[in-house]
Amino acid sequence: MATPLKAGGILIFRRMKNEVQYLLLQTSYGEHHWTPPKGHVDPGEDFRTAALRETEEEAGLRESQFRLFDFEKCLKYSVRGRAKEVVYWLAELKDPNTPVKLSDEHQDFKWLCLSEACSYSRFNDMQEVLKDADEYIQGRG
Ligand SMILES: Nc1ncnc2c1ncn2[C@@H]1O[C@H](COP(=O)(O)OP(=O)(O)OP(=O)(O)OP(=O)(O)OC[C@H]2O[C@@H](n3cnc4c(N)ncnc43)[C@H](O)[C@@H]2O)[C@@H](O)[C@H]1O
Repeated sequence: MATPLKAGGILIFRRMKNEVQYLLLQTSYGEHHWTPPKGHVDPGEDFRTAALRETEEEAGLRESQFRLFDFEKCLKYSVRGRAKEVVYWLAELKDPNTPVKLSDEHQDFKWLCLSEACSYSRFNDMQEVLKDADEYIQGRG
């Protein structure tokens, strides 16, 4: 059996006027679907290193600009017949006005509240991650 495709990503949120908003990016290819910044784990990398690298490449956000939490979720789904595992971490942008800088891989981004992020994301497992993240954030106050 083929080894699963591996990817890492970061679900980044910011607090804007007391509202928690999640960052989703829209791909410039394929179905133009929306996900948090994420991408394939390169040879020699672990999931977390890939998540941080991809977040910088795809959103222009560096680790020093956000606070990572002890929150980690793994999604498992199939892409064109091949198993894929994506591990997401949760992070808060320290300065909510930090600009997002997209690469060619994405054509748009949005900061969305929980219900909007769930409707943009479409996938049930990603919606569960968003809801779990929201509970985690509310629980921390
Ligand atoms: N259709 C395409 N046309 C041209 N170039 C393409 C392409 N797809 C990928 N590429 C190339 O691949 C590169 C991406 O590399 P990376 O940026 O390194 O990797 P990725 O985010 O993991 O890729 P992808 O967008 O494919 O992943 P996702 O799992 O969201 O999405 C993969 C599939 O899984 C679906 N999916 C996403 N999340 C899901 C979930 N939670 N559950 C079920 N399905 C999900 C998506 O709808 C999508 O169909 C791009 O630079 C581009 O060049």
